Amino acid sequence: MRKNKLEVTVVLCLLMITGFIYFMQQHYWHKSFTIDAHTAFEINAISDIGTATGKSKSSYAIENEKIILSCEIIASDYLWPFCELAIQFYDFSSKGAPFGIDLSSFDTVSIYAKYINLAPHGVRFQLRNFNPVYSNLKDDGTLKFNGTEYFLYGKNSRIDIPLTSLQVASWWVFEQKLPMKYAAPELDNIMVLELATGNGIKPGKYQIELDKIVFTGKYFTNENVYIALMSIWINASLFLLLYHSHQKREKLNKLHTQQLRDKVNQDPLTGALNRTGVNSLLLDDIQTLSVAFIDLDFFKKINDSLGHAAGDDILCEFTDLLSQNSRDTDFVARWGGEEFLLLCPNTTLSQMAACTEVIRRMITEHQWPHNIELTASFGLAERGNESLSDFIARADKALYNAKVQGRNRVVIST
Ligand SMILES: Nc1nc2c(ncn2[C@@H]2O[C@H](COP(=O)(O)OP(=O)(O)OP(=O)(O)O)[C@@H](O)[C@H]2O)c(=O)[nH]1
Repeated sequence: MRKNKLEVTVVLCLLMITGFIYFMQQHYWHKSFTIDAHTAFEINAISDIGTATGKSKSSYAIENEKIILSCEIIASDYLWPFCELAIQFYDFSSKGAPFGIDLSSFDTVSIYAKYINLAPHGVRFQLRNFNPVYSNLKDDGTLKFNGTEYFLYGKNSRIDIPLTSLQVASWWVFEQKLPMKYAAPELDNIMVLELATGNGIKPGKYQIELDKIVFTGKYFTNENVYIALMSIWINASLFLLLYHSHQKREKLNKLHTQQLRDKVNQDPLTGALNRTGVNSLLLDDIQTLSVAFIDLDFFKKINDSLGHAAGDDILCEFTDLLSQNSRDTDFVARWGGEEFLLLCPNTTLSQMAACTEVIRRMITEHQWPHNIELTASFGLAERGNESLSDFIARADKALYNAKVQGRNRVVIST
């Protein structure tokens, strides 16, 4: 359960982050850019009178917070008469670096405009882009025509145009002799926005009332948001993978270290503690500590009659017997060939005597392999104000006395 806690937390955090980002992207991370009568950009009224043969006239005025384009279309040799409002994002008289505004990150343009007192008429909307590949500041005809044309209805003045539906005028691509790769709309460096009368407009007087033009979009494209979310999920997964492999390595290292330590402290045959193991025990802090120095009697005979391997089996079985009949807090150690120690913390000498007497009897009654009869001698000591080696030497001396007195007995060190 604890193992999965990190994964659950990470996944919950990711779900929360994903939900938050998705919600913000849908409802809040929106931006807009508005052009209205208060705009700081320069407004110009233009007409075909600026061409070689055109005669139409245009002017603009600000009335009631609206921009009013007044237009008189006059028939002439010029085939495509027009009037237009031009909002300039670049000051062509400045001779500054050719930077307009970047509208490529917006999705939609909403135009609030209408012909005053007239039935629906066509309107051209154009965003003129500068690109040094094909544009030249001295000739505004080289600014790319990204545009569309639609009908303006008298009452319903608003129209929403997705910027993806803008097209580059094909006559312009043809006239500029541009390769096809430049025939697609470009909105990243718009120098002029134009709102003009539509194609085929008849001679006469017209007025267009422009309330505002609003570009709307998202701060981040959906595509970028999805890529960001994906990279968050991928990074979190990588983090979890790395974290787990690191944890696994740590665990293995610990296990190996522990195994190495165990190996150093363990007797390889019986698995009991060896001398190094006994010396590494923190026995100095134990108030009452007793030890039994145990030696199997006439073990040489077993080796001689049954072989060394059988002797080994007996040593292992003897270790098991000692371990099973001692407490979890006691320590069983193999001190030498057939010599063992039973170290019992918090045990007085008399308790030790009672306990070892039981074990001694158990050894004599145990069913040993090959039906051998086995006995052991015990030397006991309780630790006084002495070193560990002096303490064990006293028990060894008591064991010697047990052997001298005839074996198969418990002798207590005085
Ligand atoms: N199988 C086996 N025998 C061992 C091992 N270590 C020591 N021995 C044998 O243990 C025997 C010890 O013999 P002795 O020291 O003479 O003592 P004993 O025959 O037990 O006689 P007492 O101790 O006097 O009762 C020797 O034959 C050793 O070879 C071991 O790891 N495996």
